[in-house]
Amino acid sequence: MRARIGLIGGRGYTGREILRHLSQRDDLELVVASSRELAGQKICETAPELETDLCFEHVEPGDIASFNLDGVVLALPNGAGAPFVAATPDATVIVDLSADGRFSDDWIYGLPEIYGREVIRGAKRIANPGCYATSGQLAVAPIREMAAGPAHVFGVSGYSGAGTTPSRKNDLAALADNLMPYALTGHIHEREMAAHLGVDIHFTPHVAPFFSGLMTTVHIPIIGMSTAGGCQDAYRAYYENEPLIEVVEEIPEPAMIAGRSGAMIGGFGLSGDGRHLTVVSVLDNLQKGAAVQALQNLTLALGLPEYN
Ligand SMILES: NC(=O)C1=CN([C@@H]2O[C@H](COP(=O)(O)OP(=O)(O)OC[C@H]3O[C@@H](n4cnc5c(N)ncnc54)[C@H](OP(=O)(O)O)[C@@H]3O)[C@@H](O)[C@H]2O)C=CC1
Ligand SMILES: CC(=O)N[C@@H](CCC(=O)OP(=O)(O)O)C(=O)O
Repeated sequence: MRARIGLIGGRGYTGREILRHLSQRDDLELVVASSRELAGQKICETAPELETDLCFEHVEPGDIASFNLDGVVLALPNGAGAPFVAATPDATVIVDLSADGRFSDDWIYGLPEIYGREVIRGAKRIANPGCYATSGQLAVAPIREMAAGPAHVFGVSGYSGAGTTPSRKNDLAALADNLMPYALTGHIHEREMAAHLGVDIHFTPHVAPFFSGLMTTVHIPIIGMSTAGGCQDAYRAYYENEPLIEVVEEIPEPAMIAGRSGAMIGGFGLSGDGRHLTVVSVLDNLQKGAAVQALQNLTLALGLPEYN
């Protein structure tokens, strides 16, 4: 029996990647994919790897129950998913890529490598973490007990992070030979990282002219570590059984991970007095930062083998 899956927001960058990942799963069947703009167009014209005769549909929230879905992925802008959530039967698993459920007790925050898989297994409402927030938390989590002050997270994302709605952050002319800082205080991922990690975070995002890939350079004041090698060992031990997380000695760069499923963490610069650790984490914002993590959450919740 294949699980029946719906995708609301199939035209966008993350929706496109969800379609690609669904094509690699024999145990998940795409039943419906929504797009208002592409309604009536064959899905396989957008995602040729997916063997389906289905067309994109303009799905209204009230239609959801009629598809008899086991799981639905919401790949919609922040705030747009609420009517779909309200109309989805309680027994259907929802994985929401937006930030809407990430601070709610009614939703499970699905970052398996840090917060575990038990909370996701059998859950019905799962908030998929943000892309910078995933990268930053992966870089801080192994050392969070030793944090002696706020961690500073310097983030750089490819412009696909800004979605398909035209803005200066995905305007290739404005980005050419450029790097664009934005949201210097109060970015939602700053609050997200701090709330879930229990560590004070100062986060500064930047968008770069490459399409996908994301880097967080994280500076953490710490106590209790005396060598960079010891820090690296602590990260290796923390992620020992995690196939998607690679701990490396060298400084990772976004191009090393673009298009790939996992994350790389490395660098491990420890100041001479042992009180400041700098770690670099990279992932693809559309993969581990969005679609791969959504597939992990969806499959765990449905009791299927986890994506990796
Ligand atoms: N891009 C990234 O790197 C990441 C994005 N996210 C989050 O994932 C979500 C999707 O992002 P992304 O794919 O980049 O966004 P896009 O702008 O690329 O796509 C948005 C999608 O939502 C649909 N849509 C927009 N408004 C509505 C609406 N009111 N009702 C129904 N459908 C609507 C659009 O299709 P149509 O207009 O054709 O209906 C389109 O499929 C966002 O919440 C984003 O913050 C999370 C992690 C990383
Ligand atoms: C480059 C760029 O604009 N990136 C987006 C992050 C995308 C994302 O992850 O948004 P969520 O908070 O919904 O997860 C931003 O900073 O808003």
